[in-house]
Amino acid sequence: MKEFKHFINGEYVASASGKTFENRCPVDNSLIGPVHEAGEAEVDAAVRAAKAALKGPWGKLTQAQRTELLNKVADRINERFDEFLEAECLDTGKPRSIASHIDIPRGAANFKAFSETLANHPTEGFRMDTPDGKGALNVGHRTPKGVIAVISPWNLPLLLMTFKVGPALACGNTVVVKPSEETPATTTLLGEVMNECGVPAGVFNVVHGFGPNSAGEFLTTHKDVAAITFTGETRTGEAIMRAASVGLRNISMECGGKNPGLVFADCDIEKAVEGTMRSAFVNCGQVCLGTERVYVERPIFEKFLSRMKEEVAKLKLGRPEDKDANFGPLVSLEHREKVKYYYDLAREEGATVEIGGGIPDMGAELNDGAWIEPTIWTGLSDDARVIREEIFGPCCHIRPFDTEEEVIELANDTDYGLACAIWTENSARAVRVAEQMEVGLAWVNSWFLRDLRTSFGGAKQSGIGREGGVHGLEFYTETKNICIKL
Ligand SMILES: NC(=O)c1ccc[n+]([C@@H]2O[C@H](COP(=O)([O-])OP(=O)(O)OC[C@H]3O[C@@H](n4cnc5c(N)ncnc54)[C@H](O)[C@@H]3O)[C@@H](O)[C@H]2O)c1
Ligand SMILES: O=C/C=C/C=C(\O)C(=O)O
Repeated sequence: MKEFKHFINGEYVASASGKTFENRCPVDNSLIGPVHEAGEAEVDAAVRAAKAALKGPWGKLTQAQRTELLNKVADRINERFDEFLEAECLDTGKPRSIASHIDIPRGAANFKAFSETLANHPTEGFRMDTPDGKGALNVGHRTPKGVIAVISPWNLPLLLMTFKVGPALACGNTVVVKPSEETPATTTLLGEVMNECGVPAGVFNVVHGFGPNSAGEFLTTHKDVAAITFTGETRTGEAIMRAASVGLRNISMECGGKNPGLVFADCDIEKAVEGTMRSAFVNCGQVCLGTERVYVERPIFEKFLSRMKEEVAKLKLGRPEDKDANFGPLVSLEHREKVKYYYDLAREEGATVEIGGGIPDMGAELNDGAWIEPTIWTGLSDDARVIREEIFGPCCHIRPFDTEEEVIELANDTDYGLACAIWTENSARAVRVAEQMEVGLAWVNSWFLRDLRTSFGGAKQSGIGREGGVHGLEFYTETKNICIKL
C-alpha cells in the first residue's frame, strides 16, 4: 500500500499529529493508501523552508542556471513517465490513453516552456528628458515575489499544478503546493524528481489536506506567503480571496466555467461533432474548458444531435489500462453525487434526456466505482439551473438557434467567461463572433489546442488575471523601476 507524506525542505515527512485520510481509486473505490493531513505545524514548516530557500543557493542562481535545472526536471518527468502515468490514473481513474497524451507530457512541458519564455523576455526601458538637459534612464527590474502558495484541483492534477509551479520557479520564487485531497500522488512524486535534479531543498514543498480548517486554509492565511495562485471552483476562489486580503497578498484565480459551443450551419459538421464530443466528454467532462452548453444553427440541428448521439453511444467505459476504453469514472463518489444531482434536476426542469442520464451497470468488479453515463439533453429553458450552473461532468445540453446575434447573446448570458468553441468555415464570421465572446479563450474549429506562449485565464466569474507565456510575469515577480539620473 502507498503512503503519501508531505514534502518539506527536500524530505518526506509525516504529520506530527499522526492524522491521515484515505486516498481511494474511483475505478472501484479501492484504497490506494493513507495521506498525511497537514496541521498548522507542517504548513508553517513548509512555508519557513520555502522562505529560507529564497536566500539560500536557489536565490544565488542565475536565470540561465535556473532554466537549466527546470529543463532537467522536465526531462526527468519524461524519464519517469510510466510512474507518473500510473500514479495519475490510479488517483483519477482516467484512461491511460488520455493521461499519456495530455496530463503527463504537459506536466513536463510546463517546466520547459515557461523557463525559456521568461528567460527571453525583455524588461522595459525609457529614457526621459530632465530640466538640466542631461536626462535619466528608467529600467524595469524584476525580482521574485517570494513564497508562492499553489492550490490545485483534481481534474488534471500534474498539468494544472506544474502550470503554476513552472513559471513560479522560473521567476526565482519558491513554492508550497497544496494539491487536491483527491489526487495527492503525482505532486508527491514530483518531490523525488526535484531532489534527483538537484533543485535545492525548500524550493518545492508539498503539504496535503483539505480546504477549510486544514492545509488549504492554513497555507492561504500564512503571513509569509507572498502570493496565492489558485485553480478550482469559483466559490473556493472567493474564500481564498478573503484570506489573501489580510496582508494585501496578490492572487491569481483560474476558476469555473459553463462554456458554450457555437455550431454554425456553415461548419464542417464532422469536425464540429468530433470537437464537441471531446470538449464535452473527455476526462469524463471534468475539464474547466469543457462545453456544457451547445448551440446549433437550426438547419443542421437534427443532424448534429443525431451524430452526437451516435458518437456518445460508441464511448467505451473501462479501466485506465483497458486499451479500448476512452471514458473513465468521475473522480470520486462524492463528485458523482453532485453530477447525479444535476442529472435528476435536468429531468425535473423538463429536459428531454436524449442519451444517458443515469449510472451504468459496470459489473460486480467496478460497481463500487464513481461511474456515470455520458449524457445529452435537449429542451431546457435558458434559465434552467442545469444551463446556468457548472456541473463538471460528462454532459451537455444542445439547443437550436436562428441568428448570429441570438447565439452570441445566448452564449454570453452566463456568470462565467472561461472559454468557447466556435465551429464555422466562414473565417470572417469566426473572427467577428470570437471578438464578441466574453471569454478568456475562444477556440475556432478546435478546442483545448494550447500554445504555451499564449495567455490563459477567464473573464467574469471564471477568474482573475492571466497566466501562460509572459503573462504570468506580472503575478510571479515584483517589478521595480530603477530611475538613473545621468
Ligand atoms: N479555470 C481553470 O483553469 C480551471 C482549471 C481546472 C479546474 N477548474 C475548476 O476547478 C473546479 C474543480 O476542481 P475542485 O473540485 O478540486 O475545486 P475546489 O475549489 O473544490 O478545490 C480546489 C483546491 O482548493 C482547495 N481548497 C478548498 N477550499 C479551500 C479553502 N477554503 N482554502 C484553501 N484551499 C481550499 C482544495 O482542497 C483543492 O486543493 C471546477 O470548478 C473547475 O471549473 C478551473
Ligand atoms: O481543466 C482545465 C484545464 C486547464 C488547462 C490549462 O491550464 C492549460 O492547458 O494550461
